[in-house]
Amino acid sequence: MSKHKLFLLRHGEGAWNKENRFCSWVDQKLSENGVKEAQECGRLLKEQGCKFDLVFTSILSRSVQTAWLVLEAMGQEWVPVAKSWRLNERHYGSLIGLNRAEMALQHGEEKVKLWRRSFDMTPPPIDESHPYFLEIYSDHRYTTCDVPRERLPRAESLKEVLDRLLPLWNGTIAPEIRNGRTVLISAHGNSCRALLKHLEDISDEDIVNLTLPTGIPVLVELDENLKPVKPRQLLGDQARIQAAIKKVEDQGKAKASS
Ligand SMILES: O=C(O)[C@@H](COP(=O)(O)O)OP(=O)(O)O
Repeated sequence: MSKHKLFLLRHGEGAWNKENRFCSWVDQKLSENGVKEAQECGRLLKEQGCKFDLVFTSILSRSVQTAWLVLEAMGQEWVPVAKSWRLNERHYGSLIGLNRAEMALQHGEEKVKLWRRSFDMTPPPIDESHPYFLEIYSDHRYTTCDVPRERLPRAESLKEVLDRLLPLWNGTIAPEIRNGRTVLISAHGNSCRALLKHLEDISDEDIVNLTLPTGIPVLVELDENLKPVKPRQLLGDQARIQAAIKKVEDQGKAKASS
């Protein structure tokens, strides 16, 4: 029987989602459309009668901004929001800033799909010569993490995302849920995929087929052991959701930029 409701959310569309560039640890704000998506998500959750006790976000603006907009649209601005780098998007290493469609043209669509969706492939690491290295690693936010800056990742597979996310899940989020709190996690495509893999025990092969669209809340109903009691539900208009998933998948199709 369902005992707990957990809501996962990939933030609304960010500026680089729109430009089809790997954004990852670069701190981009929501696009105009992303703001609308987050507000719409809040309205939908309000209509469904959701009441949150606690919200978790990454330390990237697009996930924080999404949480604010959702809570505002729900009239639940007072709900405490906790932030952790452990919910950050997967670190895409040297791919950060590159255009997916151009990468597919250069390296092939299969390779790009492996980089984006496989469980254990780590992209090439970022180094000091990368145009976004300094912007990321000199950012004050990364002095506030529970690991020293030199030990923060330089690239991550989905497996490595799960490894850094689990201490937060096991040590902080899961105990809150067990205590009866209704939690919203406003995070990223791959940090949400990693958590879903863990909760639903999705195999390394099957996780390749899970893609999450922006701004669509995912409801996971859990039993007292935090095991899902039914398939996850992506809330909202199902035809629109399927079209949005396809759009994210198609970002990895080969195309020269115009
Ligand atoms: O880093 C990015 O650009 C996307 C994910 O990219 P894909 O894994 O879909 O290529 O993350 P998000 O928009 O959820 O923060």
